[in-house]
Amino acid sequence: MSLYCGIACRRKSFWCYRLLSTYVTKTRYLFELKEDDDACRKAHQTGAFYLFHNLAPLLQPSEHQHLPPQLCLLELEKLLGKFGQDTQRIEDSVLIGCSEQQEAWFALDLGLNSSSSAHASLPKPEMETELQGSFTELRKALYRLNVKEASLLTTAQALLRWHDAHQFCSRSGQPTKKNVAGSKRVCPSNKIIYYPQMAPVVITLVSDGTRCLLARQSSFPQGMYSALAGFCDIGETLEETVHREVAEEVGLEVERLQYSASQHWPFPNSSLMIACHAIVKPGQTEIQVNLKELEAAAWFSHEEVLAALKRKHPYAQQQDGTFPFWLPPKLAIAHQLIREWVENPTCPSLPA
Ligand SMILES: NC(=O)c1ccc[n+]([C@@H]2O[C@H](COP(=O)([O-])OP(=O)(O)OC[C@H]3O[C@@H](n4cnc5c(N)ncnc54)[C@H](O)[C@@H]3O)[C@@H](O)[C@H]2O)c1
Ligand SMILES: [Mg+2]
Repeated sequence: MSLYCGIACRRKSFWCYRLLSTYVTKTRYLFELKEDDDACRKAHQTGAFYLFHNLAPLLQPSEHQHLPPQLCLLELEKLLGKFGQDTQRIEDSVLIGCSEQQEAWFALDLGLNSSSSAHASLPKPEMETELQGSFTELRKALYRLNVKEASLLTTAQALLRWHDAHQFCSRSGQPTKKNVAGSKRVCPSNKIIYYPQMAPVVITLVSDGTRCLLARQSSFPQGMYSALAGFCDIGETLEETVHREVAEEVGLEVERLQYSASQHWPFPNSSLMIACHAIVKPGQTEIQVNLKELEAAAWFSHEEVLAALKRKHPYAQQQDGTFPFWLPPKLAIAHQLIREWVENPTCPSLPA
């Protein structure tokens, strides 16, 4: 689908109408909904709503998978009515995207019970029965969803969490007011605007040319190893964060940094994961683990990593009670970094 832009652009001596791509049209529509409360309220009428309860998305079992159902406005109003709620509650929803046909998508949490919220948490079991689904912890839900739905729900959760945690102005102490789309909050007394935030995190796969360095924190599931990750300190460039984190966590220096990709990560708070490859400085391969940050770190061979990627049920306990070495799931950017290295160990960010 594409639309003709109403604005004509002058080229040489004639007017031509620029054809806007579906993507540009969609982007402009979302921009309008974020800027204009009335337009966003209007979009509720034709939009679709994803439901959450205390930050857990609603999933319904379908044939071989689980799907997050979309409710139209009428269905949502009926549901709210059944639970004795005012339709005003719909204004708590946040805009999370739209379809190519400009059907706006919203997320609404009916289970948050923060002290500042004017609305009570609705009873989870009764809602689940009514909706024939279950509110599932997002980390677990991610494994049951396709990439598009997973991305939509992680955005939704991050935005809902941010609103829940930023209901007061840090300067005046007064309650802040969300715009209809949920792209910002404003303090009515001093007009300070608060925007949803993400913390930048660098994740680096360090290699010595033949092996890669993986580490685990005690909070990781048993047996799982990942690439080194760390939050950017204020004032740092990404490159400085990579050098500092690798030095802090495993006592090594790296060079030849290569950017790979980035990912929004909602756990435990919103982070922007920036993924890189790096090579350890020649002759510096002896790891000194910082035990305040990590439980263990080690060099893994190409064969070991390849075998771990192929493992079907990685987290199953073995007969001797130990857990096999396994790697983060496909949806995590760490998985992508490791896969790139396996495919091209000498120059990972280039196609093999
Ligand atoms: N998607 C992925 O593939 C993937 C893989 C690994 C890690 N991660 C994420 O990366 C994040 C950072 O990794 P890490 O835990 O190794 O970081 P880290 O090595 O910087 O250590 C965490 C510590 O940093 C401090 N810190 C500094 N700034 C912080 C901030 N803005 N928020 C929270 N703590 C801050 C805290 O003391 C915290 O305990 C984690 O939240 C983790 O979920 C994602
Ligand atoms: Mg770390």
